[in-house]
Amino acid sequence: MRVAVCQLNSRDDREANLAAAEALIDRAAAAGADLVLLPEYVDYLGPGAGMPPPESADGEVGRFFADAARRRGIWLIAGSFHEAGPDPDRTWNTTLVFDRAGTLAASYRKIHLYDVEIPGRVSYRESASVAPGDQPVVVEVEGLRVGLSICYDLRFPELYRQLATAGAAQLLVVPAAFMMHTGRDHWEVLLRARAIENQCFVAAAGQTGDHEPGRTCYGRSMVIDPWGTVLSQVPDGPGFAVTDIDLSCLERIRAELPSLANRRL
Ligand SMILES: NC(=O)CCC(=O)C(=O)O
Repeated sequence: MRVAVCQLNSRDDREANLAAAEALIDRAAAAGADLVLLPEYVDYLGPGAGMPPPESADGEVGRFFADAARRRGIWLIAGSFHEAGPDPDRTWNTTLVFDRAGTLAASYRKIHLYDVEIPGRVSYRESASVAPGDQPVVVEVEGLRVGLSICYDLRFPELYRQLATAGAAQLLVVPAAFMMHTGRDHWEVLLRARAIENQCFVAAAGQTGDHEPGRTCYGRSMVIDPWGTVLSQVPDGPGFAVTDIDLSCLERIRAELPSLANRRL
């Protein structure tokens, strides 16, 4: 299974964001990707006041990604988008997964919301405009079991342990808009830790660069193997990287160093 992680600079123009995503999907598909991963908030990353009305999974944004998957015959994990929910004041932050025919195979709503106040650096209260999900999700992609998560979820190892054990995930995906301030110290360390402790591949696709109002994302999208080795990484700025996922590597590591099987709690 060839996996592509796409790194984007989504901003406050939904049409331009979707066009940029489609251009990268095209390039990744041309590079032979079977499964393409986009970043968090791929549809809109800008001031709340300018956001287009949120939609359900079968709205314009969902149909756009379904069509993108079908036309290229790829699996698409469409980062995340602002999904309309029952609360008129709060959306869900939702990942949609489409199969090669463009059929919705799974969706996941971000469970852990980014409510952080680091004086003078980061001030963010995602829960003011987003409602949390409550269901871990694993989806089977042609024999590969893929555990879904979004950005700040990365700091909660119990979610990934559940995906890897109860869900038997082999690949953990992390669409993200990780902040520059925290990302430079924590992003790679956390991703590699999740890979090592769960003996899973990890694919993480981030937003990169500046976004209004005054937010800078770290980027450094990457794919990591179950040993914790970074197999590929996207340089700064929009772009993508493709990596072949070889499950025999996961099986060998789990057999030689069976820490997942040896757990006692
Ligand atoms: N969009 C997010 O969830 C940001 C998470 C982040 O930057 C972090 O440090 O955690």
